[in-house]
Amino acid sequence: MTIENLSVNKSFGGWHKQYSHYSNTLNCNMRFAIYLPPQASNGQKVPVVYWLSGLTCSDENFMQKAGAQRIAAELGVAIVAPDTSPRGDDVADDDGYDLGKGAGFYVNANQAPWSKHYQMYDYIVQELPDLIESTFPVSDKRAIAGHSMGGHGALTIAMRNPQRYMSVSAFSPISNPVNCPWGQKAFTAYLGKDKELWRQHDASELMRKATQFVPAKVDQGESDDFLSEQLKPEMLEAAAKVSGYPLELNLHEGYDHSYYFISSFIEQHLQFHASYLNQ
Ligand SMILES: N[C@@H](CCC(=O)N[C@@H](CS)C(=O)NCC(=O)O)C(=O)O
Repeated sequence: MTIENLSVNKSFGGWHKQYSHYSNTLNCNMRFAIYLPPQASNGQKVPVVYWLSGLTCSDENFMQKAGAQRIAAELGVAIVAPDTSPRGDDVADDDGYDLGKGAGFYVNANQAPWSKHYQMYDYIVQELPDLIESTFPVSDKRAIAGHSMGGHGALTIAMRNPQRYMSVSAFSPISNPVNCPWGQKAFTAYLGKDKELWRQHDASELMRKATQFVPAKVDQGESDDFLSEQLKPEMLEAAAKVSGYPLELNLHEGYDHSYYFISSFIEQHLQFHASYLNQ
């Protein structure tokens, strides 16, 4: 597989790079960003934190706004930020910001017109890590993290693949998509009417039934405008109590849904992941 380098920027002794590649899973060209810490230039294979962004985002939001590079450089972890949906002129879209391009929801669509390209689950779980691990000086030690729609993606992907991830974290995740407007709209479009299939992509449902545990950390701002209607972290907390899931959930007074919140706590998240990845 060929990949094309689009940009290179030195950052905290390491390198931020953007690439484009053709995805066989998504049937289109995709862009991703990678931050390689200084340790990766010294012949060391570093572990990777995969970051899944939220609605309307690309590979750029997190890398430009979260301020993660300094601490990733200190900890010796790489960060990979994929895009949030398939892209291109022939990719189906919707007028709303919460469906279609920029809103892939990290599931494999089985409904027309979405199923031709919207296979984000397989892309994130398999194709992208295969590409990253065969191209860059990284190990197969993986963690996964994300924000909002990406928090939903990170939690569900980690819980469905506990053997592939050492830790998972989320900021302001859509915790119970089967019971909120964002999730119901996206799951109806991408997955159709089969509610059992919906539940297989619902973090609270998966956490309630979990028997294998990927350590999880979730942070949520109490002044987040989406908190009660869309995010519902209390459902995740209740689910964790049922299964005994190792969930660390922290609520933060005054913080909202933005990257100002993420940048305030990203250091703690990366330290959480490094404590497992660097064991
Ligand atoms: N009001 C927002 C809703 C989408 C939103 O808040 N997106 C979050 C993720 S759910 C985000 O990270 N936006 C991009 C950014 O802040 O850089 C919009 O219409 O753009």
